[in-house]
Amino acid sequence: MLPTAELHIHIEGTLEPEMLVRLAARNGVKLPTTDIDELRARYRFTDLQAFLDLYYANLPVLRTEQDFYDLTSAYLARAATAGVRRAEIFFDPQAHLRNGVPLEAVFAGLSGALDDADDISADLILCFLRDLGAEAAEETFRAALPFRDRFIGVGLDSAEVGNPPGIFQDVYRMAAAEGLHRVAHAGEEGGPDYVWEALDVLGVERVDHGIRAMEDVELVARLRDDRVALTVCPLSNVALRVVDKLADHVLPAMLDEGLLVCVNSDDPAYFGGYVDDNFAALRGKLGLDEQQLATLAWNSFDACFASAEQKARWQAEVTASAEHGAWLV
Ligand SMILES: Nc1ncnc2[nH]cnc12
Ligand SMILES: [Zn+2]
Repeated sequence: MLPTAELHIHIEGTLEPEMLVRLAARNGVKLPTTDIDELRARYRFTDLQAFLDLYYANLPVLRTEQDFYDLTSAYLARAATAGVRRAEIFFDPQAHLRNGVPLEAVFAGLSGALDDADDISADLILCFLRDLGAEAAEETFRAALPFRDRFIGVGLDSAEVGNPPGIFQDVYRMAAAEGLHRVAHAGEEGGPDYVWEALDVLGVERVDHGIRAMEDVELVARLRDDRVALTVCPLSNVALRVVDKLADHVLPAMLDEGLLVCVNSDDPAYFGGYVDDNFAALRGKLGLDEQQLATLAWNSFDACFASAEQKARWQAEVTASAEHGAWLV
């Protein structure tokens, strides 16, 4: 198994149908069906919005600190089997606040699970829901400041088109002043202009998805020259019909351009697989070779927010795995 970092993972997107049913029963939340196969059959999407509608509809089952703890522990256990050494985990506090869950419960459950995981290094990135606007993001950020030591950065997710990064300039400035890392979803469904804005207006250190950056040669040069990481999610892009099929994905072209790309699962419960499944599909369906797969794993550690010493240790592990031909990802 190739060691890797997972830098684009929404904890709410790890809600498997089995856990959905268990939490609904525990909290007395009514679901349209409790049949696992029927629930899984609904995990098919025409676009990002169709996915988001279901993703948000399922979240009311998360009510207590224990629920957030259980969800996160299950992800970390699964990720460990996928070779994940480091996870930088997104969460959507606004989605839980509007369901009546206090921030205390969200933070306590998430960070409790991280503290108890001894085989994975993990931290949290607080995401703003871009479709709720800039004022709501600022209000959320202020409300989260008492928990400042529980998260290492901010991100931007949810419905992309029509909600450009630039409108979040002020809250990103506030986050920078707090010494937080900054990332944002851009160039998933939105065009290269959204990626430019994320870089130039928000000052992001990493771009989440960013695949549509490939439509703009100047942008590609900028990303390469500044070594800006792009957290690409191949199975997500197919599931949300951002690309028709995996064989059409721009990931090999991104590697050829020398971009700092890595592989991630995004919302694995919904998109057909965890990070190891993404690696396996890249090998089996996209024909990536051993060198390319090792580069992707190595890049993931380059792009992560751990200490330089720790990153170097993981990268040495990737190199050693590569030398031993550990390609059964
Ligand atoms: N792939 C994705 N894009 C935007 N927002 C999201 N929230 C959860 N997954 C997302
Ligand atoms: Zn995402």
